[in-house]
Amino acid sequence: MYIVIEGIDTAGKSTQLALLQEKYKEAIFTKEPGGTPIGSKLRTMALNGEANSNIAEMFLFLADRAEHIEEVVVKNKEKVVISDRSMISGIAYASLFELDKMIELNLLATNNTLPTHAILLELSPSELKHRLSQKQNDAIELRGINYLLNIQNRMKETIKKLGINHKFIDASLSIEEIEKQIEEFLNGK
Ligand SMILES: Nc1ncnc2c1ncn2[C@@H]1O[C@H](COP(=O)(O)OP(=O)(O)O)[C@@H](O)[C@H]1O
Ligand SMILES: Cc1cn([C@H]2C[C@H](O)[C@@H](COP(=O)(O)OP(=O)(O)O)O2)c(=O)[nH]c1=O
Repeated sequence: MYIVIEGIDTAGKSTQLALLQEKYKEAIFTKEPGGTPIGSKLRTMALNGEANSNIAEMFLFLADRAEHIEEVVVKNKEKVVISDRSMISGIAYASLFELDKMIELNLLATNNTLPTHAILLELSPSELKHRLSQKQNDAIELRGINYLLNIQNRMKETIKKLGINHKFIDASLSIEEIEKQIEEFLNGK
């Protein structure tokens, strides 16, 4: 099983991953960007905005993803792998580029490896506004609410276009209710 937790910044991914970690003791928990040794260097470069070129920045994320899929996801395909983000974020956040073009590049980077289960925590505009006001924002989050809502739409479109087995969950539900819905989805209910 290759399970991915998706959602824009502040959707509640880390909160749910911490709960999953308590329940899935045998699973491998990983993340993008930064799930491998090379990936953690690429993550620093990408998130600090070290590349001047937008295209170079997009390729940093793709390089991270290619290494991560090969070294973590495929090498552990007999196990349960649970990842904080995936190609779904990769395609969606690269919003300067056409969706279909990003799908093609990401399928190349992942050698066509798709998540078996994608959970998308979906925020309403008002809840996103509230959550962003509660924290110190990094460079990507500072791009604003409309920017992030557009990314969220691209995430949904990507999941549907790729036909990935998925569950969209309202991120403003209680932490316990979201946890329950994730559990049901993973148990095939
Ligand atoms: N279901 C929820 N309802 C209300 N607040 C939540 C919920 N889940 C998480 N939060 C809060 O929202 C903020 C962002 O959550 P976090 O798990 O860090 O999101 P992400 O990892 O997606 O950026 C945190 O302050 C967290 O405590
Ligand atoms: C995976 C991926 C993430 N991102 C963005 C989303 C996030 O804003 C940021 C890092 O993700 P994340 O590790 O979730 O950030 P944090 O630790 O602050 O919660 O990178 C891209 O722009 N492209 C990508 O391919």
